[in-house]
Amino acid sequence: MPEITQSMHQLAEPLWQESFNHPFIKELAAGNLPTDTFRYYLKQDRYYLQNFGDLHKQIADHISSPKIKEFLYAGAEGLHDDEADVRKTFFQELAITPAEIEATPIAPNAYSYVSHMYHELHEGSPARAAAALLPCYWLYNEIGKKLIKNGSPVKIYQQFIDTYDSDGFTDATNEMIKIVDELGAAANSDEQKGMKTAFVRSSWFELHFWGMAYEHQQWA
Ligand SMILES: Cc1ncc(CN)c(N)n1
Repeated sequence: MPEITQSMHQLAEPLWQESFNHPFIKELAAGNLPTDTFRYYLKQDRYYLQNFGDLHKQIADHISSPKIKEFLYAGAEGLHDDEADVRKTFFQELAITPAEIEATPIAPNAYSYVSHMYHELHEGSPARAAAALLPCYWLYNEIGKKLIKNGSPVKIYQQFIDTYDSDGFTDATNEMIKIVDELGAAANSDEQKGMKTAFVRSSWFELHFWGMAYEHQQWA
């Protein structure tokens, strides 16, 4: 039997290809992504990452394996990689102030993505919620590995690429894949189906996160 993450990856492949080819990613690599678009992305992603951390903690609270708990609690503290520190630098470099953050409404796709993850935990199960978190690691790691080959001429975009190609982020991704495989092996077939659906839906939201930023999506 193949590991559950292999079939998840296969199911989400068309969505991931669209992410790889999204103009946001292409322009970030080429260095001509408008700074305003990257600023928009960072402000929405701040909301996403805050909830992403919180979800790690909430999922860990529901899981009995000490090893998985340990990984998830560390993830909640942002201890697996330096994404949080890099983001702080970006906010400083781009002069994104607390007042600006306060004044920025959460955009539809960021809101829906986060709601989806909480739904998977509270209406589904810890295993489904863990599956919903996985594309956040895995897709970004694959993007980092693809983009590192040519890099970006813009310093801040290069730092973005470096973060997701880093050893720390790669190790965390591989660990999260193992966790989802472990949870998948313990799940019955209905729950496995739910885990796959959660993964594909998160992949859909990941794709539309680029679109949201690229189009500066608003509610009205
Ligand atoms: C929406 C999203 N997905 C994933 C990542 C990578 N942690 C992120 N920063 N933002």
